[in-house]
Amino acid sequence: MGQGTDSTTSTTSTSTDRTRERAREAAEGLAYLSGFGNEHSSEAEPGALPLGRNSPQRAPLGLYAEQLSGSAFTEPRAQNRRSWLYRIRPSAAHPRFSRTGNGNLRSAPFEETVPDPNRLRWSPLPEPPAGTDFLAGLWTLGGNGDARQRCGMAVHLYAANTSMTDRVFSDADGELLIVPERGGLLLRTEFGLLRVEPSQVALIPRGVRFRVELLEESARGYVCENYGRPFTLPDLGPIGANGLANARDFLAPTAAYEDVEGPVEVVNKFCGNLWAATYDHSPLDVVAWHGNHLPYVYDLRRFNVLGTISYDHPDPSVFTVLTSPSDTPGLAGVDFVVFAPRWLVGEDTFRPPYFHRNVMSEYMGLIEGAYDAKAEGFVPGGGSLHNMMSAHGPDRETFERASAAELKPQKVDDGLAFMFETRWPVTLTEQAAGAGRLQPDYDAVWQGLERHFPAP
Ligand SMILES: O=C(O)Cc1cc(O)ccc1O
Ligand SMILES: [Fe+2]
Repeated sequence: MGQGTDSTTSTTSTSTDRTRERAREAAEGLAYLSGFGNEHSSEAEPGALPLGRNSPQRAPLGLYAEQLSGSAFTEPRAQNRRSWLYRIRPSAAHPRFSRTGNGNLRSAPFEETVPDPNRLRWSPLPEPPAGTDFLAGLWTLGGNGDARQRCGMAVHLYAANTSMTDRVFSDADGELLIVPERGGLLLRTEFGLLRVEPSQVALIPRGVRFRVELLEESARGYVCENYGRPFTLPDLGPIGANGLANARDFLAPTAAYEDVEGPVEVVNKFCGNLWAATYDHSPLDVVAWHGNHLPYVYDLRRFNVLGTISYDHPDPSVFTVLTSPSDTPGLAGVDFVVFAPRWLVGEDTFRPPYFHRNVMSEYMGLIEGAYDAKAEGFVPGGGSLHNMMSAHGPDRETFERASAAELKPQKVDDGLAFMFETRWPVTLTEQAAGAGRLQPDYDAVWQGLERHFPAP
């Protein structure tokens, strides 16, 4: 089935409402393919997918065959990623790209400020001006590494109040892990449609073109841009063959294409800058595909949370959903970690996250509710950064409450927090370091922690 698209660029409320209505209809009852890292295949028209070869002399239905490589051709099979796309026009049929404004988007290397050892916390982004779409609404907090070297990561926030119309985006610099906090999104991708709601996450692989449409009046959330090796599931070691994020809960789209002639702006993020070209057709014109370089959605509520059933608070690595490995075993470029509802039963244990200093750097965000190490100030849509070796942990109120709490089994189910934990310090953009949203008094949450050790 083809997808329709709005042929007008108007942002009047009527066309916005119409686009939203259409997005909602399209997002109903989507068919997905289940499994992580699988070789999937899908065709939106019968017979569109060639059998027995990738590149027949003439591809079926007059389509063009094209490979999209997410790994070097020669990487080991377990890490090799590529997809074959059968499309109305080859991607190569496009005019020249020209630089366009980067808006509030920034990239690694991050050199606008010096890395800051302070504990930092931000309030949520303000409402963006009317007519802001997902791409225009991206706002970079900071990151590390170097997009040109394909290493490191960036933390972005987004706030949008209109759908992308007549434009699509792709990121050559890395994959995008989208973590909605407010408002559902319909992602129209080259591989088909994905619906992602708060408490779910979506991943758009490097180079895959997509358009973001809003299912509600506004949308807000977080994005981890991963310049490094693609996110994969963590090894489970002694946990065994099941648990944490289960592979079958990752859902890839089924093929759906746009057969649209007319101007479409294609914006490409390349080595830190945005480049745009106006195509005379929609590049979301893939009628069939097969491969493993694929977008997906995952519902964080499906995460199988493991924790202590004896004593002590385990390290949060037990909450790892996805990891981007580095060349050093066990050392992630970035881990995506979720603090999902769970029971706390530890005996003679300080149950909330402990005081600590970490060689890794921790950016945390909140999707809903509250987080068990912070009594207040850490709010949905906000975030905190505890860079390499910065001392942090429960705030005073949490420490006092948890030290005195009766240790009966307790369900923590009033929030959904996450962490992007990365091997290198996160250097802030100027806008994040200077923002009025940076809470000036964050250190105060650890003030007044009394001395209890007896005086000499
Ligand atoms: O709140 C944090 O700082 C994140 C975190 C959570 C936890 O359960 C243990 C260590 C840790 O860094
Ligand atoms: Fe921490």
